Amino acid sequence: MKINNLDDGLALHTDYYILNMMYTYWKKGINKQRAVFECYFRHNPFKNGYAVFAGLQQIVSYLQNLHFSDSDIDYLRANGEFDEGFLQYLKNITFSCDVRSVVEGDLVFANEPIFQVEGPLDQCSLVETAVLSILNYQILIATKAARIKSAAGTDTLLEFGSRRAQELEAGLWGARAAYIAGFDATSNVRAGKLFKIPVAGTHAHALVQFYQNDYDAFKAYAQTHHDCTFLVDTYDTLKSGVPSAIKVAKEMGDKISFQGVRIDSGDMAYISKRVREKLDDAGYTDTKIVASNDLDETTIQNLKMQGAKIDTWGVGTRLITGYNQPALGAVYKMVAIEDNYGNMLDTLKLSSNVEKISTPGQKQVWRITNSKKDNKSEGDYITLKDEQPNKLSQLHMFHPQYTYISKTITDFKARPILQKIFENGHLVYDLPSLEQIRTYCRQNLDSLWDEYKRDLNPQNYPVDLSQRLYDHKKHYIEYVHQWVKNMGTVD
Ligand SMILES: Nc1ncnc2c1ncn2[C@@H]1O[C@H](COP(=O)(O)OP(=O)(O)OP(=O)(O)O)[C@@H](O)[C@H]1O
Ligand SMILES: O=P(O)(O)OC[C@H]1O[C@H](OP(=O)(O)OP(=O)(O)O)[C@H](O)[C@@H]1O
Ligand SMILES: O=C(O)c1cccnc1
Repeated sequence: MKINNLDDGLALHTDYYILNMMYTYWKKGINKQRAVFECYFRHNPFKNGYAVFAGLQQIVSYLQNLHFSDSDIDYLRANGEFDEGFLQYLKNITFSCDVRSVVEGDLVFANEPIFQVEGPLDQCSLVETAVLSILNYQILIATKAARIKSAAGTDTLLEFGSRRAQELEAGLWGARAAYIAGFDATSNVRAGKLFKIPVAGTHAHALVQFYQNDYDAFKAYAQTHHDCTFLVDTYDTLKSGVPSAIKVAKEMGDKISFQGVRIDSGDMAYISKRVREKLDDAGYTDTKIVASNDLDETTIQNLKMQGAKIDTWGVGTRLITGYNQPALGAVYKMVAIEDNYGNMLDTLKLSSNVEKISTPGQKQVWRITNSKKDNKSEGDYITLKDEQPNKLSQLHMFHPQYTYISKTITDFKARPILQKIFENGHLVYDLPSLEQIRTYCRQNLDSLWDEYKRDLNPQNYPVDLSQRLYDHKKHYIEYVHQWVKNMGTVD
């Protein structure tokens, strides 16, 4: 899609302060020094016990196409801040970083690295905004979808959000994130085409409003479609909508498959029960009841508790917008930088808020599963990148703040969850199919104890630091405190 007839490269989809820094790096000749940045979020979204990782496919496509287009360079030239040498340098940048990431469909937790970029300082910086934007949205929606799936159980879930999404692309990638986390189909036809997500749809009130009565509208629909789900609530669900749907189904006989009726308003517990009775009485015991109208995990759970006879849930606004939590808040922080002699030095961001103190150094996250307990996850164990907890016979895990909360486990497996995606700018990871990602997500959820999965006040899943990483962090904090105290005179 061209905007104002310009070749819109995605390289400018960055915050201006990043270009300001890249300019300084280039002018000072430090732009090619290696750096490592890591992305993480500080709280699981929706007060959930876990989050579902999504967004890697879009990031891969972004990084593979990353370049400054001619019109990008013209725009920056006209802006006047940067000199010509820098502009020519930008024009010739090709992405050459290493990227490690959690893969889609895996579970992630607050305060652990989920995405790492290592390479020239300026390139690591350039991608921050886009990477965060993609992860912040897709992880949020995939997690919301997982919560909704947990409420719906084995009922069918349809994603109806595109019309309410805060942008076209949000509707598209949100539909994909929802599918990863267990939705069965989407109404977004483009998502069907691009990602092979099953597409489903009924019809809108407009059809009934055009004919100005349910019967004529359903009859017209039935004469033009084989599979029919009629929207029955335009005038009066029980007195007109459902009787008209049944009448049309009887008249059309085998010419159609009367698959369902959709209810989009009113007390859906009461109405669905009455609708079920009417359908059953007419012999349509297999015909499904679809519900929509500002649904989410809470309403679905509540409707089920009330014994609502709903088979299929259409969920839009409250899924695709994140609704009760519109931002995940993932951040992207420098954890290591090359010095002038080619050594990698770990870096730290201090804060008076303990939670905001970053953990220095490049890391790996290990998912620890217990072979004695159905391979359920015991917690995540963050190490420095050269540690190999999978080679240990026992593992001591302790809370990173309340260190007296600890456990030692013996029969365990340690799986590294950060995988190599790009090496020197080349994709080295085979992107799985969406179906594989969806199955993988289900398997990961199955390996999590129910205590972490309940939607209300879940137990805190342990995200621990290895002893070495813990000591390293403590040492760095003391070092930086000392440095600050001596106002920069400590070596
Ligand atoms: N039995 C129920 N228990 C709990 N929530 C319900 C029940 N029935 C419907 N809801 C939910 O209540 C919310 C508000 O429904 P409300 O009745 O205001 O809308 P409505 O009937 O669709 O109104 P309108 O006709 O203006 O669209 C919706 O989110 C809907 O999903
Ligand atoms: O409620 P949501 O979870 O967001 O699901 C999507 C909504 O979009 C449609 O309504 P809309 O009023 O846009 O169109 P309509 O004329 O078909 O009712 C549909 O009937 C749902 O109510
Ligand atoms: O197919 C439907 O019923 C549908 C699609 C999008 C939004 N609301 C409903």
